[in-house]
Amino acid sequence: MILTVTPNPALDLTWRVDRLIEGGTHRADAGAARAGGKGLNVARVAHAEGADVLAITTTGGRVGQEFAAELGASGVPHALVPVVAETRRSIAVVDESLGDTTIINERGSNPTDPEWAALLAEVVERLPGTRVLVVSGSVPPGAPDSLLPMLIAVGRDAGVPVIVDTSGPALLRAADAGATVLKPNAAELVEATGITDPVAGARSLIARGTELVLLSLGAEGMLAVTASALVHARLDEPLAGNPTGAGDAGVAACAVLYAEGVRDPEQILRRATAWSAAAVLTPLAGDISPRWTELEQQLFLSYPDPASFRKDPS
Ligand SMILES: O=P(O)(O)OC[C@@]1(O)O[C@H](CO)[C@@H](O)[C@@H]1O
Repeated sequence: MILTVTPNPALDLTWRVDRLIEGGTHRADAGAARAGGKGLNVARVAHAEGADVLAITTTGGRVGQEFAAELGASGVPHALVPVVAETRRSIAVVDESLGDTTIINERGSNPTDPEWAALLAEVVERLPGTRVLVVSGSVPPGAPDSLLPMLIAVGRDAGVPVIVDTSGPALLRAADAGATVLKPNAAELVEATGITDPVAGARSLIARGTELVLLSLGAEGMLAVTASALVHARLDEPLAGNPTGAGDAGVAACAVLYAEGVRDPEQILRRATAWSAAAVLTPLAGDISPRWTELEQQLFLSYPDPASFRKDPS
């Protein structure tokens, strides 16, 4: 089973407008409301692709009720830890003409220490039978610094590989706590490590003990870095669509392959890049297009000399 933990879930609200104009008033068809947050998206994609998953997260307040109802209707197996703090919302506005998406993520409210302890206990209870633990997304402001390291430690102590997708100082904490796989994007990697060269930044995480860094590069695809391998995968032409959740689809691919015992970075990179690209073709985060198999065939793989890789990821 793949166990996903989302420390800061969100009710994802998505609207589509013809053209987003800063300061303008827009009319849109009814928006979509979906239980989201990165770990939820990972679970949705893996579940839709036939994997055995369980999504663990918190829910609170009226937004939390809507979140729980939508998640229940989705059919994705889940366990919800009730908290007093209101579940946050994340707003995505898709600009149809430019194919751009603007996102506003509410920061989220911090559950109490006993509520965090209940989340951790839920994870520990579900670890027997778990083949991969995924911890994905931000943590609410004020959350204990020890939260991510504790989640990683319980997984590692149970012999379960842990895939982490987070940002800011939590990324370095995750590496130090023994995360097996990290999946930052280029900006998150620079922000956390202070190193502008993406390969050197990824290698600094490997030096802290991480086995594999999957670095998402947006339209330029994805990079897999291990202590001995460096592989770059991309499509010839970037795809237009909604990139929200593309990274989560890549994490889902990695989790599914890790659960099957696959450790080959190239095989993982191929699937992760194809699922990320296939996510761009669907309107909502948490889905991938069935075209992923075709996209996987079209990927262009290269083995860059680290010294020749571009220095500025922006
Ligand atoms: O604030 P975070 O946790 O970094 O990101 C939250 C979020 O924007 O990420 C997902 C897309 O990756 C959305 O479903 C979700 O609401």
